[in-house]
Amino acid sequence: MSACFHSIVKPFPLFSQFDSYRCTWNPNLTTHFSIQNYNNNITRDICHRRFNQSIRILEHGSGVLSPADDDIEVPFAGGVSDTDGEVPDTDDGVLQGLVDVEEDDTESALKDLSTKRFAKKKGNDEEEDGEDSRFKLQNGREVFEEKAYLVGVARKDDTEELFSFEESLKELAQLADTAGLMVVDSTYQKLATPNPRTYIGSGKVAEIKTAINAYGVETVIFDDELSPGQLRNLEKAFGGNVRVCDRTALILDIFDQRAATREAALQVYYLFSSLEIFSWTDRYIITFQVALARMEYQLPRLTKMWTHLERQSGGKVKGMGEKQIEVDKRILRDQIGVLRKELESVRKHRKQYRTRRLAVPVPVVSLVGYTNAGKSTLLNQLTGANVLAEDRLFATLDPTTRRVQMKNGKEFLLTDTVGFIQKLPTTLCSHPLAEQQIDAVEKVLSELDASSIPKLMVWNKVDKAKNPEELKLKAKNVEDTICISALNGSGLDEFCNAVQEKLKDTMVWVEALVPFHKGELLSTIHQVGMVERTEYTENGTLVRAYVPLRFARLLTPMRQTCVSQSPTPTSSEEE
Ligand SMILES: Nc1nc2c(ncn2[C@@H]2O[C@H](COP(=O)(O)OP(=O)(O)OP(=O)(O)O)[C@@H](O)[C@H]2O)c(=O)[nH]1
Ligand SMILES: [Mg+2]
Repeated sequence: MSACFHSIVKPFPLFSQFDSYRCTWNPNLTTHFSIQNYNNNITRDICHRRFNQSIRILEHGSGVLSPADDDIEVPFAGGVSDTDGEVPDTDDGVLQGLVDVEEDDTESALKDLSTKRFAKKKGNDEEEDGEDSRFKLQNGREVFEEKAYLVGVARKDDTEELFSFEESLKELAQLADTAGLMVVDSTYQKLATPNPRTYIGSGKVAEIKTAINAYGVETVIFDDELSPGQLRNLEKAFGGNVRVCDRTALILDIFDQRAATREAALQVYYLFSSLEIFSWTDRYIITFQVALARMEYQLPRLTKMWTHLERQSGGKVKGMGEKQIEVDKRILRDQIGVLRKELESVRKHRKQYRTRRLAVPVPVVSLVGYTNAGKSTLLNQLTGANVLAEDRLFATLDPTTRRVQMKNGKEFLLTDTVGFIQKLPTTLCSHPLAEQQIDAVEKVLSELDASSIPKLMVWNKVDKAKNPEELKLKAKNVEDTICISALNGSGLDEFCNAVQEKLKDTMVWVEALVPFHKGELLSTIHQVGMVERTEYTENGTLVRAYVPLRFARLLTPMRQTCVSQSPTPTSSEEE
């Protein structure tokens, strides 16, 4: 498991035109930077901890849109050895125990995965005339399937982490597969402290080099943070055209391959870059500024980029050298130009968004959770949307919002989001570390300044649980928790009702006399609020309801001077 993590912000996910001439996996065309101090910890939390068991719903307190928008896209804005001697095993009983007990399983699982894939691919290669069969279609682009070798590190302090390095390495294999790489083998090493030059020890470097030659490995992926210096030294040590990257670069590449919109790119930046900004929208802008600043910093320092292994359809493997660097510099300059424009457009958008959300306040509910938890499936079930939902990591990279019309006529907007980056693939309801996962979710949400937003915990895939009834019963005893199956639809009514109840927490109690000629206003109150009573009087309709705060302000002229007590006064009423 990664004990020390660095974030790498890739400039190019922001540029759609980039895709037109770059089509392969290219993790090293990145700007490396370390998120410092507390940001690093926060990012580690997001990236290292697992969220897959729960889908979180959180209401964007300020995220309200005009219901006039029908189709709303809301920018939310192997071989295993441990013989390098970095840690004497006997010194670390816990770690030793962990490895002793689990390494066989992990090792064989990983070997299984890689060997099967490799054997399959190898067989295919032979059948289909070697290298050409390694081109494959991915997300509409033809990519060259490189051979990847994975490296994990068991750190002494892993014992304090919630999740083990073995699980992390398994997930890395999944990520590599998602990125279109062919995992041929993997290894790990136990370390007390990383080697400052090469992260792993020299013996392990030599072992990997042997594997590289044996398998014809093109990419070595580390499950841990590597400094730019370590990356360079490892590349030198491995020699030839072998590229070295780490988990973050891999994840960013998946996002880059799959993200179709600027909003998705923004989400990537949001997840990976500084979390020091307090409002969601401001965060985007700062992110753009940071990305721009880093790219401008990177330009004169550009020395090497990994474009030499890229192949486009019918193309050839490019050569490395000065020429390539010039090309990369030009690309980066273009990107800086585009980013400046993007920044302007995001600023403009924010202004418009703020104006719009003041108009008619349909509440926005966001689905937040681990990748593969079933967020998109839930959105599809509730709204009839056709968002891609599949059994793979990061199926969704484009935030999508659809209107949910409840049986009682009420509405809210439901936003599907990018799954949290986590270390493990999971099976909901059956994971032994479920409680730790939930704790981790709580922690990260609070660090994201989301603790003040009303939340509802959803345990999805209840149909997969050994004993669904028992689980439902358990959920009933946990506050703000419901069990659903997004797949077969069970519990969805309860879900909607629970959302409505939660939304109430963000509303204020009003009594307003709505003149008869303002019929539209009345229907909006019914649509976005929770009407307790209506009375027809001589001067109009007297409505008693909970409505979103902003909407209450619109009703100010019609509010009754003699306001009766709300049945259950809410704190937000005092805002
Ligand atoms: N058995 C079962 N499978 C489910 C349920 N909900 C979703 N799935 C499956 O889980 C897989 C992932 O579902 P998605 O909806 O794509 O998950 P997601 O949370 O949107 O994932 P990302 O977009 O990667 O973050 C799909 O194969 C779904 O069919 C459920 O309630 N029960
Ligand atoms: Mg999804």
